[in-house]
Amino acid sequence: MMCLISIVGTGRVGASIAFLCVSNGLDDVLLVNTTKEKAIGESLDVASAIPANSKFSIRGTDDYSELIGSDIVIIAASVGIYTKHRAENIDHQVAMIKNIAKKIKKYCPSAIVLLVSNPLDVLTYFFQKTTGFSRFKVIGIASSLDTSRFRYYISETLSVPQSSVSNALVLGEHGDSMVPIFSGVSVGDNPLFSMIDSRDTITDNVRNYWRTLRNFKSRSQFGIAKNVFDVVDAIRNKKEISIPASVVLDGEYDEHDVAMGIPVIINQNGVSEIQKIKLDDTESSSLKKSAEKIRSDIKSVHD
Ligand SMILES: NC(=O)c1ccc[n+]([C@@H]2O[C@H](COP(=O)([O-])OP(=O)(O)OC[C@H]3O[C@@H](n4cnc5c(N)ncnc54)[C@H](O)[C@@H]3O)[C@@H](O)[C@H]2O)c1
Repeated sequence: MMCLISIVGTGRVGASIAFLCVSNGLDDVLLVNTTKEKAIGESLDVASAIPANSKFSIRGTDDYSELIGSDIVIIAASVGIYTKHRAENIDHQVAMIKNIAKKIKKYCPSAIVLLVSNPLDVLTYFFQKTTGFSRFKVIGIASSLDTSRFRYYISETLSVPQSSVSNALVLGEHGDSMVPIFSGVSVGDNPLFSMIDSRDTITDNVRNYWRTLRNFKSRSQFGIAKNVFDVVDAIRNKKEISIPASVVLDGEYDEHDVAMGIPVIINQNGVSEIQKIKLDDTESSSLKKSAEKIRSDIKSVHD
């Protein structure tokens, strides 16, 4: 069955996601951007990556009514660039997400929605509250990217290939309070804790990855694009994947009324299960603090 994947916000990240969907022949893709020229320009560029044997197409618009029929909507829109932390433009970003949420509810109320825009957990929360969509169909994608960065730093620190690192996971906020979960990680046959003295350096490096990257490049795009693509691919191709992602919580991990990164299983219907994993005391208390940080950001928003 043919599907429509729509991407709202077609800057660096949105266009990179579109490129992966189109070049892998996933589905028809619609790009929606407030600046019509940007949406059309990116669609023309990405259209050259459609494989010759593909039956799918891509188009760009500024007209939200074209979202009708979308099965998956990815939101990568942004009204500004943060420089110090991801919640810098929180009021503007929340106003933007509420506006987009109302349009998605109007034009494609059955879609599975993947959020990418920052501050990720706060926007996932407000999108779900504004639409009233099932919390299992509103998924913030970021902790899987943070997990890729965690795995990268473990591998760099120990000079081992990433393929030998198992069960790396980052939970909590997509922000400075994110919590790398060291206790379950193994490298080859050994627990990570038997190979490092402290978790502090790796934790700082993972939290500051975006700042390090910005010393050399204006903003990230490819890592998040691949992590989003993997989720779209799982939904479309009926695969089941286990990743950390941001979901509005209703008692899981003893948290209510907040969205944050927790381990989930995603299948063709969205989140099929929130997984409960064992954490050590340090991780549990850091995760609680991370939830509190997100909750306080949510409360700080001025309408
Ligand atoms: N989740 C993650 O791990 C992760 C990683 C990287 C970037 N991000 C976030 O993704 C977002 C996009 O980043 P980027 O570098 O592509 O930004 P960008 O500035 O290059 O692109 C944003 C685009 O959104 C458009 N836009 C603004 N408001 C819109 C609206 N209401 N409807 C449709 N389009 C709208 C802008 O015109 C622009 O083209 C940012 O919030 C960024 O912080 C998240």
